[in-house]
Amino acid sequence: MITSQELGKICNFSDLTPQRQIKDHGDNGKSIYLPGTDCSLKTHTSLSGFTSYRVGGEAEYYVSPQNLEALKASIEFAKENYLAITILGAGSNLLVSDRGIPGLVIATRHLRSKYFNPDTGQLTVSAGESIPALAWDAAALGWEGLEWAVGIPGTVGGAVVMNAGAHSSCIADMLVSAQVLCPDGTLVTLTPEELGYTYRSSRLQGGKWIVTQATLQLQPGADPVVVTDRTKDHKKHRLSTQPYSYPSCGSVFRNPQPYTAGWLIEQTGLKGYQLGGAQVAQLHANFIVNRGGAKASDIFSLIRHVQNQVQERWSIWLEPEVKMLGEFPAVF
Ligand SMILES: Cc1cc2nc3c(=O)[nH]c(=O)nc-3n(C[C@H](O)[C@H](O)[C@H](O)COP(=O)(O)OP(=O)(O)OC[C@H]3O[C@@H](n4cnc5c(N)ncnc54)[C@H](O)[C@@H]3O)c2cc1C
Ligand SMILES: NC(=O)C1=CN([C@@H]2O[C@H](COP(=O)(O)OP(=O)(O)OC[C@H]3O[C@@H](n4cnc5c(N)ncnc54)[C@H](OP(=O)(O)O)[C@@H]3O)[C@@H](O)[C@H]2O)C=CC1
Ligand SMILES: C=C(O[C@H]1[C@H](O)[C@@H](CO)O[C@H](OP(=O)(O)OP(=O)(O)OC[C@H]2O[C@@H](n3ccc(=O)[nH]c3=O)[C@H](O)[C@@H]2O)[C@@H]1NC(C)=O)C(=O)O
Repeated sequence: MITSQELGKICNFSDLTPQRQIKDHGDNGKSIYLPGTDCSLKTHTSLSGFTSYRVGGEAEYYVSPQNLEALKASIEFAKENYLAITILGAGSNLLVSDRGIPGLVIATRHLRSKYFNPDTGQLTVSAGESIPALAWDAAALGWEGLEWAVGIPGTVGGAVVMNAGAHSSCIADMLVSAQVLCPDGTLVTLTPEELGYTYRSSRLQGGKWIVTQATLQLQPGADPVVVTDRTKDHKKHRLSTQPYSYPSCGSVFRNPQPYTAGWLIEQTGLKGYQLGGAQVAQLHANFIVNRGGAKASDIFSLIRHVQNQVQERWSIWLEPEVKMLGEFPAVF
């Protein structure tokens, strides 16, 4: 097995070529067949439909491979054409720039497979499987452990990278291992220790590896009705405390212990504050929602406004949980 030290030497996917503007290929929406696969890339693909915020410009090239061979072929295409690679899951924790993303955007949400192993209580899933759907599946089988994941509209890959969590549980608590693809094409199996998990963070956030599969430890043998009821309770609690009727990315900021971002923002008087189509949600102040027609720049400006106001009032700089992709006016 490859060591963590060796892994550190492998370059990032995003380093394959420096950041540059999107090229006008004059071939909008053209398909490019990847030889030896059943997969095609598309040029100039709008990303707004692939993010929960429903904003963002185009990917210069976009592909959503359905298997490892197509994923590897997509990476080869990027290498041959000196394109930077950006990875997308379900796009539920992302703010994509209105100017789009140069290079190749690879969505992993069509990498699908799942296996609940009754002998070990382990669930082995491909990166593209939906985390809330798995929570409902596990509950129906009477397997405990994923009840918290309901209502998180992301994929397994995104959850492993973000260390998604709720109700005092998170992916790191139950991850046995993650399979990742390195830029040199090797597949490596990493333990949670190697992934350096902390609250809503992991070493995977550097863009170094693509998560292809994960194995989670669950506890089989419970009453499916009881587990399903607990899952339903979590969903009900969410729907009453978080705004699900407008597009969002979930919590915009990490909680700055010992405070919560929602409380700080509400106490700063920002609930309901609106810039363009972006608004600090009335129901939960750590959600910025798209009230209709928002641009990524509206959301970005509102994030900055909230940070500045909270800094002024509390001397605390809120760190974003949401990942910014593409070009924005300044670095956080
Ligand atoms: C209504 C709502 C509620 C939410 N509630 C919660 C919550 O309770 N708890 C919580 O933790 N989050 C929550 N979120 C945020 C979000 O759903 C999670 O962070 C989720 O895990 C992101 O998964 P994704 O597949 O959408 O990843 P994306 O948003 O697509 O990507 C997130 C990051 O992971 C990277 N990435 C994605 N897939 C891969 C992969 N296969 N390999 C390598 N890198 C990858 C991306 O490059 C990006 O940096 C919520 C979001 C919404 C919209
Ligand atoms: N505000 C935003 O930006 C966004 C919000 N969302 C919201 O996030 C929420 C995620 O909710 P969540 O329920 O966790 O996931 P979803 O409603 O997305 O459902 C995920 C999967 O679980 C299944 N499922 C849902 N409810 C049950 C149930 N009671 N029993 C068995 N299976 C069930 C669904 O099946 P089936 O398809 O048959 O219903 C689906 O396959 C949704 O309310 C969605 O609208 C999603 C994206 C963006
Ligand atoms: C939605 C996300 O995760 C959520 C996760 O769903 C929930 C449930 O476990 O707990 C975290 O929210 P949270 O800390 O805001 O939890 P909540 O229970 O809603 O609020 C915490 C405290 O803040 C207060 N609060 C919240 C919102 C608000 O507008 N005003 C306010 O004062 C609440 O009264 C409560 O005392 C996660 N957020 C972070 C940044 O850790 C996400 O990461 O995207």
